[in-house]
Amino acid sequence: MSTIELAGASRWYGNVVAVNDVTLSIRPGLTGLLGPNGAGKTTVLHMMAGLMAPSQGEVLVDGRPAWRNPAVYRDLGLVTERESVPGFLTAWEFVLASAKLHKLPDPASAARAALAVVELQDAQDRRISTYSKGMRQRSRVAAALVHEPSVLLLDEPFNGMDPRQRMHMMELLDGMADAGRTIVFSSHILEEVEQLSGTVQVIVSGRLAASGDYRHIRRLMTNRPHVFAISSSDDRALATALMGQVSVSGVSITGAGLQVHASDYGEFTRALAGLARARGIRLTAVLPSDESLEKVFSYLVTT
Ligand SMILES: Nc1ncnc2c1ncn2[C@@H]1O[C@H](COP(=O)(O)OP(=O)(O)OP(=O)(O)O)[C@@H](O)[C@H]1O
Repeated sequence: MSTIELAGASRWYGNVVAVNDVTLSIRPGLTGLLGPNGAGKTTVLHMMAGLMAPSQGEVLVDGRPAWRNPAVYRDLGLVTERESVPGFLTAWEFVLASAKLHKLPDPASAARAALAVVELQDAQDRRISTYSKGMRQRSRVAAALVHEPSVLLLDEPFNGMDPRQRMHMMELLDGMADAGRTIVFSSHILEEVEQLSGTVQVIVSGRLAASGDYRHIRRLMTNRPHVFAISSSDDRALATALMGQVSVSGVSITGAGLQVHASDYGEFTRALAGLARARGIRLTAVLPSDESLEKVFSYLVTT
């Protein structure tokens, strides 16, 4: 059972501050590190893996600094973001090579066990180049856990996977977490962590913006104010009708239609159609105008 602690950890590259004074604690189980591209997730994972020193503060695995600490490396596996697998090898050869690199006493049985965890035994003698994206990713997970580390770090493991592959991988990670491992994975897509039973840590612009379970984070993101660009057959009449809605906090008439600020996404979109219909107004466009992921995440840091 391992824990990971970041205490006031910062990391900068020249004058780019990638991670800014992050304090968090990760316990055994499954943790998702969520944030938009460039938020600092890879940097956090690399500091946890001891590949990179914090510029300031501490990154501890079981109370020991991760940086330059072979004892930590022996108990930790990292699946990096880049999908660099030697396609000419079979999964068996690939995972066995990893077991030998770790100088395990019985590399063959360790490789067998790791391939069984990721459920690749049946395909283990095929070249990796013939695998699906999900299978390739599982072969990399097997190579990272062949030495049975208590900590497994995965950088964007679901990238490019279809929903079925994603669910399978999530189940695998869940199973490993249930077995007492400390598993941390990064993602930039909120929906990817939907099935996650554990904790989500949200990183935005290098800072810890929120943490909690998936539902808590989802609520934080959907309860924020939304802006819609709307056009209709009668913008003025629609504006007047919208002003009376509880979920609407502001309406302005622009050259291109209406700009509406609403506090509750679901309630507003449900009310809008009925309200227009009742007044004989035809809606020609309803566009959420602030839906970029960065906006959604940055809402969390500004509140
Ligand atoms: N070696 C480097 N030199 C300079 N800047 C870097 C370097 N590595 C990362 N950065 C910058 O640090 C910030 C955080 O990068 P990081 O890769 O940790 O983010 P991320 O959340 O993992 O993003 P992504 O999902 O896009 O990989 C970004 O602004 C990035 O451009």
